Parts: sequence; structure tokens; C-alpha cells
Amino acid sequence: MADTIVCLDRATVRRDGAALLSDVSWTISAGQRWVVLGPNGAGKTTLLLVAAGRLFPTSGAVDLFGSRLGTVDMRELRYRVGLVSPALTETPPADERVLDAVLTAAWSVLGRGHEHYDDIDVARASELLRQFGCAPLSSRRFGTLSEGERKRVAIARALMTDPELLLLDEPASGLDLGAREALLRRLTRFAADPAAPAMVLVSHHVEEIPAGVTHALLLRAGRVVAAGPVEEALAAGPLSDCFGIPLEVTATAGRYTARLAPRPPRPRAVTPA
Ligand SMILES: Nc1ncnc2c1ncn2[C@@H]1O[C@H](COP(=O)(O)OP(=O)(O)OP(=O)(O)O)[C@@H](O)[C@H]1O
Repeated sequence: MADTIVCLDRATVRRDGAALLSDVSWTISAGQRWVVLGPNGAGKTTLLLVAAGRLFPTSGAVDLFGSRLGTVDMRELRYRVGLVSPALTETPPADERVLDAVLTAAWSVLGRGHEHYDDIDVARASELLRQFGCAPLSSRRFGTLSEGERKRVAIARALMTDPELLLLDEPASGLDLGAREALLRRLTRFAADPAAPAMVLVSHHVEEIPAGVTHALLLRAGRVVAAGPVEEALAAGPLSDCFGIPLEVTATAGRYTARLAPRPPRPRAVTPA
């Protein structure tokens, strides 16, 4: 299909004898906004790196923009993917100006050197910073930002190359309630924009899913527990299977909360008449 962006066909990733992902089949199409949920160690980051073309499966096949991983020059394809993940160790230098931290993504470099940037590049970096509420930070040094501010700048940087796929690994982790809600509000707006790229965000918590997410994939021990439209995949049954505890789920205006399901009342002993 022309609008298929990523297609995993029974992808398995093994390291040191352990299966990090097992037989994962997953298709991301243009316009979709996915959340990948699962407990610690479920394989979420591994899956994101495979979808980004940064990690090759041990077996199975992965197609990115219609090209099979392992048969094409990955540099070209990776340019079309925006990835924000703690698994990427490179971050902008602490003394880099925030505007430059976004701008330099146009040349895939960290730290401004002698590259040439057009006015249109500067305008795009400024607009992305504005979109993620960071315009007042443009002249600050990257190292002086709070964690929440860094996360929003990192998303703006990932969008600088106008990617067709945006992958965000736990964008709300470590944020206080206000910073989390501010970020989720911006991601909701972003998700509602038909011109925005397909998006996948990884989380442990249903509370960190922005309204506007259309699909969910639930992972447990490297295997897909459920994948499909968000209302179906985030039902109590699949979510309980994913986290291995009985959960009840509440959905309000596209946002979710989950908590341990109350135990069913014990059947009362019947006394013989
Ligand atoms: N090189 C490796 N060799 C063996 N096991 C590995 C290797 N790299 C990762 N793992 C294991 O693979 C599993 C999946 O890791 P991954 O980081 O993808 O999980 P995750 O769902 O993103 O976890 P978290 O939510 O804690 O960030 C973990 O149990 C991890 O310890």
C-alpha cells in the first residue's frame, strides 16, 4: 500500500541468547498516531529502534518507506524519520544556543560549525520552537534548560528535517504534572494536524497518552498482546494481560486512566435451611 510507512513482518530481535522481540508484525500507515505500551523490559525501545531503521531484526523483515532494511542505504531513509529516545546518546552540546540545537538537525550535526543555513531554515526552527512552546528559550544555552524544556526542544529538533515518521520514546517520563500536561496538550494539537507526520510514542502509563492517538500496540516480554484502534487495544482485558494484573480502565475525552480492578465480592456462604 502506498501509504504504508513501516511494516514489520514477524520481526525477531535476539541478543545474547535472549529474545528482545519475538515475531512482531506491525504496520504503521500515514496519518496514524500510535502509542506503544508495556511494562519495563517489554521491548518497547527495541521496537522503536527497529521501526526507525536503527536496529536490524535477527529474523523476519522490516520495510521502511517501501524499502527492505538491509538492502538499501539506510542514511537516506533515516533522514525521513524523526527519533527522540534516551537510547540515542548524542544530545546537543550544553553551550549550544537552543535555536541552533534545532537548526543543526538540518545538517544532521550536533553543535553549530561552518554549515550554511538559509533564512528558511532559521524560520522553520523558530516556528517549531514556537509550536512546542519554546520560543522564549531560543537564545538560551541548551544545558540550562529543565528536563521538560529539553524534551520539547528535542521534539522540535526531530521535526526539523520534515520527517514522515516521528518516534518519541517516553516523551513525558520524568516530567511534573504541569510539564506533562503542557507537553500532552501540544502533542494533541500536533496529532490533530493532518499535515503532521505519522507518530509513535512509547510509554509505560496510559495517563501519558495524549488525546488524538488513534492506535495502540501492547507489548509484553517482546510479544504483541494487542494492536489496533486505541479504544479496542486499551480495553481492560488486553491492558490487564499486558501488565499482568487485573486493571480497570477509564476513558474521558480521549485521555485514559488505569488502576487495579477491585476484587469481586466473595460469594456468600449458603446456610442450609
Ligand atoms: N544487548 C542486550 N543483551 C541482552 N538483553 C538486552 C540487551 N539489550 C536490551 N536487553 C533486554 O531486552 C529487554 C527489552 O529492552 P527494552 O529497552 O527494549 O525494553 P523497554 O520496554 O523499552 O524497557 P523500559 O520500559 O524499562 O525502558 C530488557 O529486558 C533489556 O534488559
